[in-house]
Amino acid sequence: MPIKIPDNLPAKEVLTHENIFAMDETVAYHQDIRPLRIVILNLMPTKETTETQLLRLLSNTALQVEFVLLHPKTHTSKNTSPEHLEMFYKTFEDIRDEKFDGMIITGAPVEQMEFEDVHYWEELKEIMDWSSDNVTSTLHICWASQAGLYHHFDIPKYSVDKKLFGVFPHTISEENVELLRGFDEVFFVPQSRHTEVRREDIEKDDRLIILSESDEAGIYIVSTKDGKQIFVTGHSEYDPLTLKWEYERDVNKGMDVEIPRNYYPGNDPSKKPRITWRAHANLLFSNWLNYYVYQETPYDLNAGRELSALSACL
Ligand SMILES: CC(=O)SCCNC(=O)CCNC(=O)[C@H](O)C(C)(C)COP(=O)(O)OP(=O)(O)OC[C@H]1O[C@@H](n2cnc3c(N)ncnc32)[C@H](O)[C@@H]1OP(=O)(O)O
Ligand SMILES: N[C@@H](CCO)C(=O)O
Repeated sequence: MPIKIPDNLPAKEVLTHENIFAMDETVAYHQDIRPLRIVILNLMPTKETTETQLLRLLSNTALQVEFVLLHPKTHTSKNTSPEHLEMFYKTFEDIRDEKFDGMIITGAPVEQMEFEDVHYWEELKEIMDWSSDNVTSTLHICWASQAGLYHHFDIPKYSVDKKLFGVFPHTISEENVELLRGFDEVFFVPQSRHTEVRREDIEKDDRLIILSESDEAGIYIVSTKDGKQIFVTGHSEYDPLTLKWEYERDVNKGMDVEIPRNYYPGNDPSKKPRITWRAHANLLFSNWLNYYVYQETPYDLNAGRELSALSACL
């Protein structure tokens, strides 16, 4: 089903070539159903790549989605042009009086710093506090999952001995959870990080549930019991060649980096990587959109959460 994408956003051309169903605004406004409003706080330096990755996954459901892209006002981006930000992005100030059905906060390559040393930490804390009252469900990815668990629940992150880098088998830790509906018993997820959160810290807080983890890669998904906040430590949204690109980038920098695990056939970087996580990535995002956003959000976002759910009005 359709996702509404501005005509000149670079993601549109890529996704159109992939036969993704994108709808223009005039057609969208003639449909009776209300589009879901999703705000994406994009903290990645490679913003255009991340836009495409997330929109690809958000477009794969029966729901109409419109989105707002946010970047932190208190950080000057080195890798994304001011023109791109000016044309497609808003800042928190622009939307703080609005309500949204869903929010995604992306990863960022700042995981080896203390949270407090990140330029936009104060702004991010304010946005995360705002999301608790103004967004039906918020999905935090990779570094944002650590930032959210730390800010909302005081859960620390720890450095790992060597970069967790590759595609790892993960399992379900909690049965009958809508977010994992349709998942296989074992499924694969790209991980690419130097830090982790730990089971023993999360278990101490009875507002949180661990939904999925991995023997090799540790905690994967944590949720609040009400599903309003979801923390995903891996990168299911990564493109087929993202890990290859990160690997080659680091090799070219002369860094002592290991070959991403379970990625190249025969562990041979000259071979084409094998993609084993795409189905689960699509299911994760469509389950989130359907069960945590669409089914839970009020039809009239501004009238209060107690009003009947959107699904009941359709
Ligand atoms: C754990 C996770 O969440 S993984 C997700 C993050 N993964 C990725 O971003 C993968 C793709 N990124 C990359 O490969 C690299 O970051 C590159 C190639 C784009 C840039 O590399 P470099 O310029 O060598 O790295 P550098 O350390 O200078 O900057 C990386 C980013 O961190 C930012 N940064 C550095 N210090 C700080 C700080 N104190 N506070 C906030 N941001 C900071 C930089 O500004 C830059 O982001 P920007 O483009 O949005 O401004
Ligand atoms: N995925 C990131 C990890 C660093 O935060 C990278 O390799 O760029």
